[in-house]
Amino acid sequence: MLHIDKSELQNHPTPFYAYDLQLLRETLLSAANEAQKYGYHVHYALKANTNSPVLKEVLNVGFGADCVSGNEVKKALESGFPAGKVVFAGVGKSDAEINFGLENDIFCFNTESVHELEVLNELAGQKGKTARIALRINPNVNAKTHHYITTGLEENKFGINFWELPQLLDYLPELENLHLVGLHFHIGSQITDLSVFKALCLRVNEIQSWFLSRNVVVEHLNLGGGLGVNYHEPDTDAIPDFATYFGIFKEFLKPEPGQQVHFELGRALVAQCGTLVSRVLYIKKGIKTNFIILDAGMTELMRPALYQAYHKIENLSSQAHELRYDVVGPICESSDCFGKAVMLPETNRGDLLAIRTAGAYGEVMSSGYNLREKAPAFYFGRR
Ligand SMILES: Cc1ncc(COP(=O)(O)O)c(C=O)c1O
Ligand SMILES: N[C@@H](CCCC[NH3+])C(=O)O
Repeated sequence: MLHIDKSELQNHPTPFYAYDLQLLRETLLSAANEAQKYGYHVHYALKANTNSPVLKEVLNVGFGADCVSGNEVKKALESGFPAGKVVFAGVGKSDAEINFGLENDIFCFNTESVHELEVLNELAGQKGKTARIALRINPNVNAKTHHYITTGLEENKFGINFWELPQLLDYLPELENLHLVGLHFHIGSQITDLSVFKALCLRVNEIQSWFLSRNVVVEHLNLGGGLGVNYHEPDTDAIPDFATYFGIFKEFLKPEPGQQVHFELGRALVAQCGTLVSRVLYIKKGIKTNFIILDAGMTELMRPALYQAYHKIENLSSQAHELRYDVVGPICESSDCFGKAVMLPETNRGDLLAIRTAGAYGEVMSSGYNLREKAPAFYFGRR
């Protein structure tokens, strides 16, 4: 449940992001408790939301940080995440970003290609360091999610394909500045069909057996993130079912004795605590539909335009009878639309609208297109 009182939202200039830190804490605690039952380690995927008050709450439950750029590594370290709990993934790490990770002795580089391994080896050698690496392996498991956010199929750019591994294992000893510590998998995001995670476990068990048959035992398995959230029912389903999620891994994943199991959750931890709040500028009557024109647009929340993603929209100011509207933003793009044929109470200029479940991949993906100013963030439920 969102713990923000509607009246608290009235006095801020719109559009803005509202974060419910109380809900965030409850979500993080639930995830931490369920992971702890099996001794699992969670790294928070910073890409979902990098706001300092959010990171502070994540730190409080002891999670590590999963980063995909040098600046995310920097932000994680500056925010207080210990270097020993920072992992760095990404298909295109620049030399400067790799060097920054090396200088700070981060826990692990999740590497995505043979070429990257060669560059990392060379850069580590120049510094007289040994880089700890995990191989991100593409398990070819279908995440059954939007094709733009599927990452674990052979056609995707992510990870090293299984068929490349025999040659890679023969070659790895030559890359003497690398120390293989983990196997990494991440098959996609907003996964709501949890049987997908069972399929992932079974595939990882097979891949691990292959490594064992070649006498390679790594310190950890990293199963990535991807747990989805309920965009349709943000209040009744405010905290994802972490018990079932981690339970699947407990039941089906077969780690070796002493082998750690890591996760990289982003969306599931922060999506429901964020709301984009916007004011109605105009009501425009169309031939077939009425438009609500908001002062927020795809520049503040890109997900509907980019993935045709659904976000629940609520009118916080009106309880009148319901009408059908297309809810759009002010940006000069036809895709700047938050929802088509949405039933909302009769809406007027000045009404406040809430676009829910915007805590993950919302503010971080905002842009300055049309020279828009960045929408501010306000935090509720601070301790
Ligand atoms: C490698 C990696 N790890 C973790 C995540 C976090 O995913 P999610 O926010 O779906 O939990 C992503 C994003 O999809 C990713 O690419
Ligand atoms: N940005 C995406 C998810 C991509 C996750 C990162 N690999 C979203 O808004 O749903």
